[in-house]
Amino acid sequence: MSGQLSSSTGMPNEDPHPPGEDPIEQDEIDYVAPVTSHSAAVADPAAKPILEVEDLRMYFPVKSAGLFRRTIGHVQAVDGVSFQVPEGGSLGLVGESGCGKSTTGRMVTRLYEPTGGAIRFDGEDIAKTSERGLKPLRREIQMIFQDPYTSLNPRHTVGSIVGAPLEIHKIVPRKQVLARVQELLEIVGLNPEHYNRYPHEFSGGQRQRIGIARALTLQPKLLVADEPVSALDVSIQAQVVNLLQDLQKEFRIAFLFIAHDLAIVRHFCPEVAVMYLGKIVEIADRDSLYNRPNHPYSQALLSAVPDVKQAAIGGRRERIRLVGDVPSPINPPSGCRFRTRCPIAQEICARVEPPLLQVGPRHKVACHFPGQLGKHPDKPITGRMLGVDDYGAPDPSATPLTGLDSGPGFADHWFDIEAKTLRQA
Ligand SMILES: Nc1ncnc2c1ncn2[C@@H]1O[C@H](COP(=O)(O)OP(=O)(O)OP(=O)(O)O)[C@@H](O)[C@H]1O
Repeated sequence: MSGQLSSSTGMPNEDPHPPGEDPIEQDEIDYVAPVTSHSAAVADPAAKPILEVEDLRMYFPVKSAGLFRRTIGHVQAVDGVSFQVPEGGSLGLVGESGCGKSTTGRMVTRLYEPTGGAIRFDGEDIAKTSERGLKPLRREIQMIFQDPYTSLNPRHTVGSIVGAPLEIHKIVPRKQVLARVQELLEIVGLNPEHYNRYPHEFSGGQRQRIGIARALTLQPKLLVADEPVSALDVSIQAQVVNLLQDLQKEFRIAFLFIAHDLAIVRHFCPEVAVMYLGKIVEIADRDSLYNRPNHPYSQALLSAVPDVKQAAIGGRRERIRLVGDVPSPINPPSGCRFRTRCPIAQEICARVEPPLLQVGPRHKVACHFPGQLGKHPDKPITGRMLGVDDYGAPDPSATPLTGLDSGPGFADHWFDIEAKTLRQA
């Protein structure tokens, strides 16, 4: 690895640290080259998927109180999610708190064993792989956690935090561990001489860099970044995002980038999936999702971005206020899970679950009435393909189409909403 990990991805001007802390002095880390400006990441159309998730489900059991703790229900945290992450590319996963983003990330890293579905990594389904079988995989898929204050063991030095995976996986002879740790610290823009310091001696941004160095130790092919910058001061978020972008380019690491900040996701991810109550409601390339969202939930989410960030995602939008709370994932609404808060819901939405229908070359949406804001159709476009009438009742004259939920990835044909016909690429 040492031959390959000789990066110039250092970071300057480290972040302001939280009050009361005693982070390492500014000038001590200023030895690295300044960050260049970073343009938004672009997709490589030729890249094969390194990760393919299909119909992934995680149902957490809910137990009764008392001595005999029986299972009395399930939290349907993730319920039938499919997507792909290309080699060296990134997919963003967005949605409100509790929609199942972290659970999805934890299944992909196999911190959780999924209730059902497939997780194909480099072509191999790892959804049910045993703990023993997972060991080689742990090198390939790593996670960056949200909170740099709790994800690092305060009693261990940075050297042992970053070096531990090298020893556990016997990547380098023991004598070379320190040199490798220092190399990794340098790559993430920290002073390599600080390997013997403790996490509390660093600021929030610096700690997140330590977490990133630890994740890089085993040269992963895929990083699951779960809100990697949301705990950081706004002024340093961009620095850490730039660092991740540099690392991605230099080492061709793929990212599943989980965040609620739509502006950051837009910058980092050429493709984005929007989750609501355990399901993907819309998944699309950046341009389609941010400029032409078709699902009322995506439209509401995008409209709720604070003004200062609107410029980053395409200018000012009319704020759409959703009524009510997110329903419980223990007993989600019938049909479309978003219907209880949806401004355009009709009878069919309560009766029939909308398929995640492909409506563009790289655009899928799960709505009976998909369309740009203000242009939603009056009648459901999905009825006949699902074998039901406009109200969701079975319609013997309609022939249901099969294979509507097309699984991960995109097909070369799609349903053109305006022309109401299938179109070929
Ligand atoms: N270990 C668990 N046991 C039971 N329920 C869980 C568990 N972990 C998560 N949940 C529930 O699953 C649902 C999805 O949670 P998850 O943390 O994946 O959402 P999220 O979108 O990542 O939200 P956040 O951004 O707040 O972390 C929530 O209702 C949550 O309460």
